[in-house]
Amino acid sequence: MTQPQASIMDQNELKKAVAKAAADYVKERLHSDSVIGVGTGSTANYFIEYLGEFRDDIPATVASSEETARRLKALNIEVIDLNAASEVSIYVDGADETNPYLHLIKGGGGALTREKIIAAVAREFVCIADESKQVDILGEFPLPVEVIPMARSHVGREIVKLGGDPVYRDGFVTDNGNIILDIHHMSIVDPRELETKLNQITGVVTNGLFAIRPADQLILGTKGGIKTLTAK
Ligand SMILES: O=C[C@H](O)[C@H](O)[C@H](O)COP(=O)(O)O
Repeated sequence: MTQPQASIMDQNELKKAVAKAAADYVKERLHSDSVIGVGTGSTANYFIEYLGEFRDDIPATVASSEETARRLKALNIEVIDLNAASEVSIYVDGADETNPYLHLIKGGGGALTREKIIAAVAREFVCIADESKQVDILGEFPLPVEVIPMARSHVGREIVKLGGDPVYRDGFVTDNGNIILDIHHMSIVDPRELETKLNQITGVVTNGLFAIRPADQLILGTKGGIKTLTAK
C-alpha cells in the first residue's frame, strides 16, 4: 500500500529521533574497550550517521550486514570481526514488528542471521523503532526465514505444515549466500515456540523471530515524543 507523503515524512522524523536517542545512550556508556553492535535498515542507518558525530570516541563496532559495515567504514568508524571481540557491550538495531514483551520480527532487509548472532552475544540489546512497528500479536509483517538454497522446497513444505504461507523472496541472496522465505498470514501467538520449531527444520539457518533473546529495551518514536520501554 502506498503511504501518503506526509506520513512517510513523519515516520522518517521518528526514526531519526530514536536513532539520536540511541546514539546519546551509547555515547554516555562508552568506555575504552567498548564494542558496539550496529544493526541494519533505515532506522539503523540514521543511528550510524549519529555515531559518525563521535567516531573518535568509539573503540570498535561489529556490523550486522555488509551494507552496515560499508556505511560505518565510510565514516571512518572501526569495524571488527565478531570473533575478535571479547564482548559486545550494546547492540542497537531496528525491527519490523515488536510486541509488548519486546519479542521482535526482524529481517525485512534480509540481515536476520547476523543480527541474531550479534543479539546473542550482546550484553544489552536496544531496539529502535517508530510506533508503526508496535503490535499486540506478531505476524502481520511477513516473517523471514533464511534457508540453505537446496532446502528451499523442503523447508517450504514444513512451513505449510506449521500453518504458514511461505513466499520465496525472488532474486534476493543474503550476505551468507542463502535465500529467504517470507511467511505470510501467520498470527504468532507463541513467538518462542514458533522460533524454536522453525529453527528445528533441517535447512533453516535461522528465522526472524527474536523472542528467545528479545530486546532489553525499546526506544520508541511516537507523535507524543520518545518513550523508552522495557519488556512486560
Ligand atoms: O534485515 C533487516 C533488519 O532486521 C531491520 O532491522 C528491519 O528490517 C527494520 O528495518 P527498518 O528500520 O528499515 O524499518
